[in-house]
Amino acid sequence: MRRDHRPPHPLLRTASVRALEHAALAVTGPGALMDRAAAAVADAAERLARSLPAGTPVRAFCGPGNNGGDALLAAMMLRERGFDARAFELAEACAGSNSPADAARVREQARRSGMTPARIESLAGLRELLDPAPPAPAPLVLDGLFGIGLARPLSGLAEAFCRLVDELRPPLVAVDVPSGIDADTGAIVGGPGAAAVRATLTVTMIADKPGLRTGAALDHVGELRIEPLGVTGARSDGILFTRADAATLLPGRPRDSSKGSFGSVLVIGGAAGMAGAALLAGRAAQCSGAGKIWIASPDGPVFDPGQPQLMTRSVNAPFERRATIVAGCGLGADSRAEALLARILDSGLPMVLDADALNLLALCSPAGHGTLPVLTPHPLEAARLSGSEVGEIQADRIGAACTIAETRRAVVVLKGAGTVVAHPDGYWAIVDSGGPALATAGTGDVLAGLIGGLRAQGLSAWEAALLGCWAHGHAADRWAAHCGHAAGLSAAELPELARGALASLHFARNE
Ligand SMILES: NC(=O)C1=CN([C@@H]2O[C@H](COP(=O)(O)OP(=O)(O)OC[C@H]3O[C@@H](n4cnc5c(N)ncnc54)[C@H](OP(=O)(O)O)[C@@H]3O)[C@@H](O)[C@H]2O)[C@H](O)CC1
Ligand SMILES: [K+]
Repeated sequence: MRRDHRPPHPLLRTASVRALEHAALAVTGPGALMDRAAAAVADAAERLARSLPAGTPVRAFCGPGNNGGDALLAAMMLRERGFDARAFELAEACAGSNSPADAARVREQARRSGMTPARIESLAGLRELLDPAPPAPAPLVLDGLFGIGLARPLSGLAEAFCRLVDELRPPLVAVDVPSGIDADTGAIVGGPGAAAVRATLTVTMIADKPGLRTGAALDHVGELRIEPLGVTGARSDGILFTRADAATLLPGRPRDSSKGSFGSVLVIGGAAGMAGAALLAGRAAQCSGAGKIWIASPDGPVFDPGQPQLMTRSVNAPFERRATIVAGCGLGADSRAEALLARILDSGLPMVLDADALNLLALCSPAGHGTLPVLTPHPLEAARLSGSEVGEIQADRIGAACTIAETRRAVVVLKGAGTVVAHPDGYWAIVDSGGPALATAGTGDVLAGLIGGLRAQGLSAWEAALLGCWAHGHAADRWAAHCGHAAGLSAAELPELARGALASLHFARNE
């Protein structure tokens, strides 16, 4: 996909990380990797401490495995560097003695201990691992409970620790993975109501991980720092699609060109009461750089006085044979819409299917449609397409997107925190842009139009999906950064913001 020599940003699942660890340990011998990991955590904690009051102590909380080992060693290093560093093992929490009575006792003791910053340390069952030191101000916390070995929801002391961290919100460095987060999926192990640590900063070892880049994890990872530990040869399971990747896909704009050089888009949607959805898609296709845009609504012409260049067309007219179709935005779900979708699927034209078209498609048996379509479901539409529930989609966003891509023979854009783009041949990417500013009506119509417009300019379905998602997300990120808040963006502003995001890539090409 990438059109320059630089390798893409790899994302490794835990199985791949373990394989790399195993190979590296055979060479470096026991302890070397942990030394490097601990030093990376200590360095990150020291950097973070510079922004905290002088004398801020460090408190490491250690689980039973190597994640705990990393944190303990880091605490010892920080003590050698002059910090008031202590380390605690949540022995009971990790030995499986997590009876509900234990957990209730712990919570009651924690509650009775009052609101002092040291309350975390007052958790009953903590066994101090290093020599005690005098009490000090609110601590900088190292989360060394669990990393890639997390196998079940946090409970007992570990859960109580998480809940306290959630209340007190201390500055916190998560070792490798915020405890409670699944490093492969980004979901909280045990589901949305289960416990997971919210970190200020996560220092992840050996390679970036998909479960740090999508889903619930995005509210838990904080700033992410990747520490390779000198381990090379990472064979990526997927990639993070970054600005540098997007810059390599930006369509060229030769001087000797005309509007016919940049393709045409036919937006099919905008039924009565939902005309705006089609207009948003049409405007976005325009802002992506497409040459000509038509809008065809089942309920007659939908004219956009604000953008008079968007042409209207009857849905009964034959499809323009070189058009890229963007269907579903406000299409409706009646028999006319069903008949239109059947004509669209039979056309074999490049297409982007969104919203109502996806819900109708979910009722059709999977079948190939000529050129690879792009489907742009949000989690509920994805659940319908795969006959599952939203909770199952969000519990494994990458797996869900890949399954739909394979069964529907399509490029699938699973929207949401950390948009996942999956190819039917099994490879996938997480888009490194986008945020809660996009959680408002109409932004999906804009995304469909952007992807359709880029497809019309000659990008493959995979490339158009990735670049469209990146521009869509980056536009919202720039808007939110400029406003200092992520609420209030309107979908009507988004096409021109996305045009700006694409234009900014022109400069990124030479970075
Ligand atoms: N191996 C290396 O040289 C390096 C490892 N790194 C760090 O190590 C961790 C991975 O360490 P690991 O020991 O494999 O796993 P964890 O420390 O994440 O988990 C420890 C054990 O905890 C048990 N477990 C799992 N879930 C729970 C839970 N909810 N409650 C209680 N206990 C739980 C589980 O054992 P069980 O037998 O009980 O299932 C885990 O094995 C990695 O994340 C890095 O931090 C270095 O960074 C790189 C070198
Ligand atoms: K951790």
